[in-house]
Amino acid sequence: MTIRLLARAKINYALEVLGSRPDGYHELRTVLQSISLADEVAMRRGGAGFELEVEPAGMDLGPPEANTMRRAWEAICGLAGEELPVRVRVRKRIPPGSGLGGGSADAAAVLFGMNRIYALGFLEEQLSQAGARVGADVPFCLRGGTALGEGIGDRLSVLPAPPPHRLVVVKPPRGASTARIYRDYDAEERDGVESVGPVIEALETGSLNLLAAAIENDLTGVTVKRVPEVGDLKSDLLRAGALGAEMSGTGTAVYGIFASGELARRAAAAVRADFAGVYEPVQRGIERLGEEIK
Ligand SMILES: C[C@](O)(CO)[C@H](O)COP(=O)(O)OP(=O)(O)OC[C@H]1O[C@@H](n2ccc(N)nc2=O)[C@H](O)[C@@H]1O
Ligand SMILES: Nc1ncnc2c1ncn2[C@@H]1O[C@H](COP(=O)(O)OP(=O)(O)OP(=O)(O)O)[C@@H](O)[C@H]1O
Repeated sequence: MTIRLLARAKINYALEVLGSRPDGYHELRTVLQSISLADEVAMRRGGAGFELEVEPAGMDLGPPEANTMRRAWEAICGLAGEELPVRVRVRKRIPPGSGLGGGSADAAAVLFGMNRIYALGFLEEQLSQAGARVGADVPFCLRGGTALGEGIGDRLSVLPAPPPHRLVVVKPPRGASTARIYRDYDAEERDGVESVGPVIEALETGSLNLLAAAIENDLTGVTVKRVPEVGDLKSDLLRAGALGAEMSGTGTAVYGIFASGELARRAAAAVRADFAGVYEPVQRGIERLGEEIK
């Protein structure tokens, strides 16, 4: 059996770092949103253990044993109590090291796909628990939509969907390591601002202007110190007419909020960036493109 899935990227409309924990992770409050940017993941039963083909070929996703898809596969085989061979092909569209949750989205797709192609019958909650050990964003990527993330970002509550809008997502050539940005944050004077409350209020009222004014990320300052282009891209988006602009996650991707596709397309063309595209919020994390029984 073969399955083809879309694994959606995420952005953070708000991110507050509350403090660090003894295990090195950080307590957060964050508002997460799935967006239409996605990797494509095809999975087929068979092969020798876990086989992965990445497109475009030669794209650097780090050491194979640390790949989030392999770790997700190991996690679900652990749950199932047996090694279930699979061939996976991923077409990467979500830029790595961008704070758009690409690795977590791929891991969520592998959990979802394995559950289907082997008819394992695990509940989303079980997949989610296994996924949280692979990456803090995996439970959100499995569920998708709009959510408040607490704990390390993996304790989720559903929030109202935002009013329709377009997102221009841009990224400079340099990425940022999630762990390094959190370490930098610890070494800094902290001046976090309350952003989750205002973003939730904006979602509840359904006002795009309020949402755009409320977006905020406690980690932007530390990432900008390391990668100043992030600050430049934020200003560029605002100059190009964004109602609001902010960095996603630990960066280095930045998104701008626009009321219409036309305005967004013009801004995306005007901003000079390594990666630039127009996307929109979506209500699912994993989308099924097709399934074949063979
Ligand atoms: C920035 C966010 O994307 C917000 O949505 C997430 O906090 C990051 O999630 P993620 O990439 O899935 O993160 P993981 O792969 O679980 O963690 C990578 C590293 O980031 C740091 N990390 C991550 C999440 C968190 N709440 N606190 C942390 O300090 C830890 O050093 C960890 O070893
Ligand atoms: N399936 C994968 N896709 C992308 N990167 C992966 C994957 N598996 C492991 N990695 C490694 O993880 C690093 C971070 O990739 P990822 O795309 O998840 O970053 P990110 O968008 O910053 O994540 P987040 O928003 O969750 O912090 C990559 O540079 C790569 O070395």
